[in-house]
Amino acid sequence: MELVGHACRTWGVFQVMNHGINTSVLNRVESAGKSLFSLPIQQKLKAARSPEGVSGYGVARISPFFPKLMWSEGDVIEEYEKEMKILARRLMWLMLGSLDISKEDVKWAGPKGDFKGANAAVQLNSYPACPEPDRAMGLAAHTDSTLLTILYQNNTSGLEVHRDGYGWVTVPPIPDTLVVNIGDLLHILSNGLYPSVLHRAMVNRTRHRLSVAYLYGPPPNVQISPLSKLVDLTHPPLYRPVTWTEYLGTKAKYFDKALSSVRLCAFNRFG
Ligand SMILES: O=C(O)CCC(=O)C(=O)O
Ligand SMILES: [Fe+2]
Repeated sequence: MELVGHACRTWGVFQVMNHGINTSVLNRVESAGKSLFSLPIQQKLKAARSPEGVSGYGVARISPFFPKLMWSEGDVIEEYEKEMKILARRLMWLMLGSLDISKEDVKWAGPKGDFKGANAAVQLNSYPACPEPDRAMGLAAHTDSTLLTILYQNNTSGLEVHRDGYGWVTVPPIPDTLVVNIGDLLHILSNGLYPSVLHRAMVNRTRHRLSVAYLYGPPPNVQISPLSKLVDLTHPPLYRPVTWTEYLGTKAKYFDKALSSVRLCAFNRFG
């Protein structure tokens, strides 16, 4: 737990092994993703996402939130979602536990602490090989509008996280290992103790890269604000309460200024 806390405070990202997700589920999701993306374009366009739509085939959105399955691709995605949900809950308590937060401190987690109304979405990202990777963008730098994101990347590197003083750092793919990153809402909940890590995906010169992001968030209309246990006179709340729904709207409008737009500035008169 200490190591998780340290990783959350410093990098806002860590990799998790022995996570309990069956290798065969990971492999099958990867091949389901591959076969979907390798369908002829005409076929994929039949499932095109409308401009206002929430699911379907399309270019990546920076602040994705799909309340439904992205593809009706059958069992493996459903199975993946089910397993990820269990892992996400465990990770939440591990991360919150390292801040000394327990079930009683998070009312919306429910009496059993199972985050019953939590919302999540699976997003498949496809990055075709690019002969001139420096001239192309995979996924532009962003933070996730989630509590946390669990990312499976096939064995092709591309994910980079940013940390002041270090610059962009590659998160190497390790077999059977998942990347966990803090999203903006956990950043708010932790009153800024856990940074939502800025990250991006680069394209690969010779290899097709695929990643599967499990985007985990709270019930859409619950007010998320710094946990009262982390707030006192010397640590005033840094953010105002915001629902996930509201935050996604803010993110769509202000993108990288979203987090600062919900920041309280009473103690930042010169900022
Ligand atoms: O493909 C990756 O490694 C990153 C994906 C990502 O950041 C996202 O889906 O939010
Ligand atoms: Fe992301």
